[in-house]
Amino acid sequence: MPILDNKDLVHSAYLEFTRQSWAELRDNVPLTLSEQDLAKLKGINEDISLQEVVDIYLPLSRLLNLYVEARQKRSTVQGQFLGVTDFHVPYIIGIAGSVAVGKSTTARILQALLSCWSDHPKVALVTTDGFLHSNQELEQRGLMTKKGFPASYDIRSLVKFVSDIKSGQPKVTAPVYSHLQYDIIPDEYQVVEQPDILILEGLNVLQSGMDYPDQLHRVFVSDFVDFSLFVHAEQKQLKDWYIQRFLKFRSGAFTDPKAYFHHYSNLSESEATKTASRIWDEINGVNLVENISPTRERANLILTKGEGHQVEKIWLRK
Ligand SMILES: Nc1ncnc2c1ncn2[C@@H]1O[C@H](COP(=O)(O)OP(=O)(O)O)[C@@H](O)[C@H]1O
Ligand SMILES: CC(C)(COP(=O)(O)O)[C@@H](O)C(=O)NCCC(=O)O
Repeated sequence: MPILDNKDLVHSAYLEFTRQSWAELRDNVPLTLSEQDLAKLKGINEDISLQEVVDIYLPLSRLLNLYVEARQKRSTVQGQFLGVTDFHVPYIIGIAGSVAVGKSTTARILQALLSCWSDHPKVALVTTDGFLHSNQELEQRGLMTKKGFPASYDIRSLVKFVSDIKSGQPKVTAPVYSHLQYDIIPDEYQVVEQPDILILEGLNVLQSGMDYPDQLHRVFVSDFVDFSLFVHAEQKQLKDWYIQRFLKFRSGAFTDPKAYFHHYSNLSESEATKTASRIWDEINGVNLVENISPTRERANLILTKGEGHQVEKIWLRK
């Protein structure tokens, strides 16, 4: 699918950067990573290339830092107007994109980098998976093969969650989803306590009311998101990354007898590849085309990845 095929929109709304021109932006301010930072990043995912972090994610963290600073100044002004000192409004960054494009990896890299800046050390990360309906609920609604589609989320609870965070509530909880159990974990919650920044990651963060005709509401997640990022790659590439991740799970997480897909660990490599390919074609690929890709041009920034998860193009909304 061509990216940004609406030429008018491209020329009027976005600035386009090649990998090289983007990487050069980090030269304006010297940015370095300590040994400790590097270890933290390798801990997130050992496949992450450090060159990628330096060329793409450091300039991005610098840009985000400037945006957050500007927002914090605005909050101070708002506080002055209201006669309130220490007026605290968390900054929300949304990360959207297909299943397996690398949303959660991108989110964790940004969390690690942004928490290094002294003005906003408290960076929370929440994934919207936690707002999926439980398997029991999905089964009742006949939606077990639609996981990740708009109808599979309790979107009202998700909107309430971001609204509570933005309104500065001292403790906000989010339900937790387990990829291992392939379900919501009953009675387990993630507590978010007034972060400086919240990174909200999920394939649905840029979706709007049109995507949820059966759950009519007027306020969307994106109304609370200060900066949104869409991670894009060609579908053929995405399917390949999905299959590779599935094969990794098959020889790793799925070997746990508690895993929902434990039976997949007994599959041969070619059977597992066929199974993952079918899940992609029937569920995740369809969701990408119908519900995720159409939200791409709502993002403030689009990262286009090629082979090996290398970011090749960056589009920044003016
Ligand atoms: N920057 C990256 N470099 C190398 N591998 C990556 C990178 N980002 C993601 N991956 C790999 O791609 C797969 C999908 O990434 P993940 O973050 O789980 O995607 P998502 O959260 O979008 O489903 C995983 O196997 C992950 O290890
Ligand atoms: C739970 C998910 C919708 C979320 O996607 P992710 O966080 O991996 O981008 C997805 O991983 C999923 O389970 N999709 C349904 C089909 C499948 O891949 O098993």
